[in-house]
Amino acid sequence: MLEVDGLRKRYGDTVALDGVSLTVRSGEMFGFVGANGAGKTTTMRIVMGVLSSDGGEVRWNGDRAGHETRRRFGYMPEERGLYAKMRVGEQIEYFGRLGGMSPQAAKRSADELIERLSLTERRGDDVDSLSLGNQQRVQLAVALIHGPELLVLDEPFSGLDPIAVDALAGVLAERKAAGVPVVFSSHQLDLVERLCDSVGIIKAGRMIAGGTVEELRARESRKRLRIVVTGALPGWADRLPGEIVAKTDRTFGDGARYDEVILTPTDDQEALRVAAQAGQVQHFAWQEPSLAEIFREVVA
Ligand SMILES: Nc1ncnc2c1ncn2[C@@H]1O[C@H](COP(=O)(O)OP(=O)(O)OP(=O)(O)O)[C@@H](O)[C@H]1O
Repeated sequence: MLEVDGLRKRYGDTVALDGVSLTVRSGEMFGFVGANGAGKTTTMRIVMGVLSSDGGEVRWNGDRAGHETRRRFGYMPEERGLYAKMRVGEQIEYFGRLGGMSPQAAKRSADELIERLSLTERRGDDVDSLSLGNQQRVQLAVALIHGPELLVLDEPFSGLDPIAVDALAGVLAERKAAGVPVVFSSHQLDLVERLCDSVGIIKAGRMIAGGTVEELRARESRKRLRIVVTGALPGWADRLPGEIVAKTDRTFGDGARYDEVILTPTDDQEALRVAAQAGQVQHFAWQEPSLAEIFREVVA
């Protein structure tokens, strides 16, 4: 289990982290989200020991994490950090050796990852001749080669095509199923929602919300109604009680109208009466907010 407890970090006058805490258990995938500059990379660097904190602690299975412990972690840094002129296969094996593997074990593990990440045809190429997406696959292989006990990945999905996203998601799900805690940062909130067991939202160096997506949804104060009405006269929606979050209307060739409204109602029964008086109600149901909507609400 990874425990990050009250991390503090300043860069000169900038307070980057102001008491960041989070916990990721065995077999849990944790999505770390926040606006640009919120403190995700700084937190991950401190977890990995590539940056020191000004306060707080990183614990692994209850003990303060030191250098030896961190050698058993796998890391995909934001700045990537591959050797541009080294061949793909050699590079992955090399990092396996750095992680303490024998040459044979490193080769075996590299073969498996190269196959798994569809890099077979690129094995003999220099890294700097690869597309960015393929370099990212190599970087992931480097993070995984030594069978890490914890995975910390800084925006691993950025810039990947949908097939590569699925391949990466599959590899992470496997590691998670094997009991490895996985932490990754991302701005792709649909992916975080799809993949993560728990989510932490950071804003200006503080964790402002956390839990499962379901728990975050339950905290969301303003419930939304999706209402679809056909055949209503223009302007009917102005009579709905509450705030209109989104509105679409269409008028077809024969003059028939279609209106869709997302409403945070002050009185749902009154909203139903207004809709029914206005036209034919085709849809009237509570709508679950997406993680992206929760995020906007929480960081606002
Ligand atoms: N080396 C540095 N020197 C000075 N300030 C820094 C340095 N690295 C980060 N910061 C500042 O610390 C804060 C947190 O930055 P950090 O990179 O951790 O955010 P982030 O959440 O990873 O952002 P992004 O989503 O843009 O990657 C920001 O205000 C940033 O400008």
